[in-house]
Amino acid sequence: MVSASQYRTYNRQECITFRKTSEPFGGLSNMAGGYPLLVNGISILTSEALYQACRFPHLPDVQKLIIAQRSPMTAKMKSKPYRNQSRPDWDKVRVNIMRWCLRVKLIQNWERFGKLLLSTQDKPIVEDSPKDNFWGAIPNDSNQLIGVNVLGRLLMELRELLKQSPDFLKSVEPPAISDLLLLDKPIERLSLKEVSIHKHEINKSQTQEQIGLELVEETKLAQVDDQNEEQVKEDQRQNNVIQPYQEQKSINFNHLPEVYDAFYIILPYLEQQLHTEHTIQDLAEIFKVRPVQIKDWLEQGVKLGKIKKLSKPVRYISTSISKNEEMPLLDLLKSE
Ligand SMILES: Nc1c(N[C@@H]2O[C@H](COP(=O)(O)O)[C@@H](O)[C@H]2O)[nH]c(=O)[nH]c1=O
Repeated sequence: MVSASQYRTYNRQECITFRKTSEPFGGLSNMAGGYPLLVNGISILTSEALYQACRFPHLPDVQKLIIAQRSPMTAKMKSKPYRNQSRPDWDKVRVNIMRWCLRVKLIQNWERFGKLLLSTQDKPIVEDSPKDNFWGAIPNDSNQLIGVNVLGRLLMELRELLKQSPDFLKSVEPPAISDLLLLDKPIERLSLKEVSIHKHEINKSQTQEQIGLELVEETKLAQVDDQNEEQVKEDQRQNNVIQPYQEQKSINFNHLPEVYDAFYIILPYLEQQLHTEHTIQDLAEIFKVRPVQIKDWLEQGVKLGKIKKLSKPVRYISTSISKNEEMPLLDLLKSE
């Protein structure tokens, strides 16, 4: 059950809404074609198919069936008979999985999806749905839409990150969720550079239409994977990557932000890194943003009492290591 406080009322004329993928902002829908994905070297036509496949890490054949569909709606329909076999924690993890799917959609369609997101300026984004007031909001007779609008809120979160910290989005870690498998393999980190290499490789041998239907042959990607692996190792040697997030009870990554300021979006990630002491420079490298940006976020965290500044040399650490508390100012989906 979602608590009543999570529901929002939007005035249609003030919002960017989308219902059909053919509408001007239809590309924001997970059902929209033209935003192909490649995860673990596997081609997936839409974020909807990726999201639905994530229900079934333990049923690779069902994942294959979902991924093989040409239409995102059919992908969703194919998952329906198996819904009661979704991973047992699905309701707890689905928001975070959707957040990750949207990041994958952006990193792999940087120009097209990025442009579309930014063209919504700073208006509320709302999925106009006839019956789903969880992911979207349902219209009423007063030209309003009412719902939790999780998808719209995740898109607004992503838009703010794109505006304020685009570099943060240029690599995508798998979410901190156990058993996140695609066809039996753990989901890998993605980076903008690797994505373009992969796409180049695929385009050489297959049309975009074809890759939607079949799995990319491992051999075609082997050479690229070797290069990527080397690069990842090098990044790790230089401590230059955000390490895969560990599951930690004290941080709820399933939150939805109320305030669409990149600071509040980054804060849980920052706090997680600060379970051990870090300098500004360390954090700038980890998050791939300028040190002044990190300094600004750290100062905000210190003011909120979430981060403690240590001296000689200057280092920072999270104050919530032992308190096991949730973040203030973030609107958490407690019931999720
Ligand atoms: N747009 C749209 C839908 N909504 C989409 O379905 C996804 C959630 O799936 P689930 O959690 O399995 O209910 C999410 O991407 C949401 O935006 N559902 C539809 O049946 N038809 C539609 O036209």
